[in-house]
Amino acid sequence: MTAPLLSVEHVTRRYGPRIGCQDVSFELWPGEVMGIVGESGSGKSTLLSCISGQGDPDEGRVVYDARDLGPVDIREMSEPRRRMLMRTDWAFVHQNPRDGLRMTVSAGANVGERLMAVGARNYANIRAQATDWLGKVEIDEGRVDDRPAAFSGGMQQRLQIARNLVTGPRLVFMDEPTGGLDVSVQARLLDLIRGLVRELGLSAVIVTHDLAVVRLLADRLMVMKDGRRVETGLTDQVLDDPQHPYTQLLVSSVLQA
Ligand SMILES: Nc1ncnc2c1ncn2[C@@H]1O[C@H](COP(=O)(O)OP(=O)(O)OP(=O)(O)O)[C@@H](O)[C@H]1O
Repeated sequence: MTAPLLSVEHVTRRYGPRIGCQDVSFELWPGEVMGIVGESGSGKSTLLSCISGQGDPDEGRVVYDARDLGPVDIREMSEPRRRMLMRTDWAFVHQNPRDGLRMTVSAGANVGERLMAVGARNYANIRAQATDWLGKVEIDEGRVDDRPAAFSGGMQQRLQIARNLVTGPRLVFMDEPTGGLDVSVQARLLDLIRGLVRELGLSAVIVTHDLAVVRLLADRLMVMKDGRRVETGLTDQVLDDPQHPYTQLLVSSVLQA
């Protein structure tokens, strides 16, 4: 029996008197995609930051099944080890590609510098791998020396994905990966993400307010309201037969839109 890749145990985060998220627990299994949905202010981003090691929970813990160490509380890791984990085994795709890219260096360098951060030194190999990854995310290889500022929003997002996946992570966190893009661009990006997740056998946690995104990408779904988990289950089950009144409202409001 394999262990969960990530165990989130009773995570609570407060901002002064305000609740960011409260007593949230779930397990993510290898190769599984978990979607977290809820309206604005329901605590999705707060939870994602706590479980991805970017923010510290006030209570609870997050245990990761590290390749070399086995299950380890991420807050008990040394800072250099945690940083290394975030550069190698983990990836984080931000809603705004500007938060995940270096806008002042070329597309090739954006991908290549992640490889250098994990020890790659051979320039020709780095460039070849970077170019290969541009192809995988459907960016013309002739654009390898262009800066991301010269790319469309959809291309920037695809470049951010290449930069994140080039080091072969096992676990990818995504915060509204298709937010702010045109509908047709979103559809293409979702297809690409779905293909990569399957091909690479990635585990992922995807935060979104868009139920179409989780319908397409997530195996399991967690619905949040006021910082708490109100419902969880297989995606199709939750969306087709929501049990909690809040989920019913969420699903019916999309159907009416
Ligand atoms: N830096 C902060 N300082 C104070 N309160 C915060 C901060 N960040 C979030 N909150 C509060 O925590 C709660 C959860 O917010 P959070 O941003 O996690 O929700 P969300 O579901 O991600 O919303 P959105 O979809 O709009 O990003 C909200 O009440 C919010 O006002």
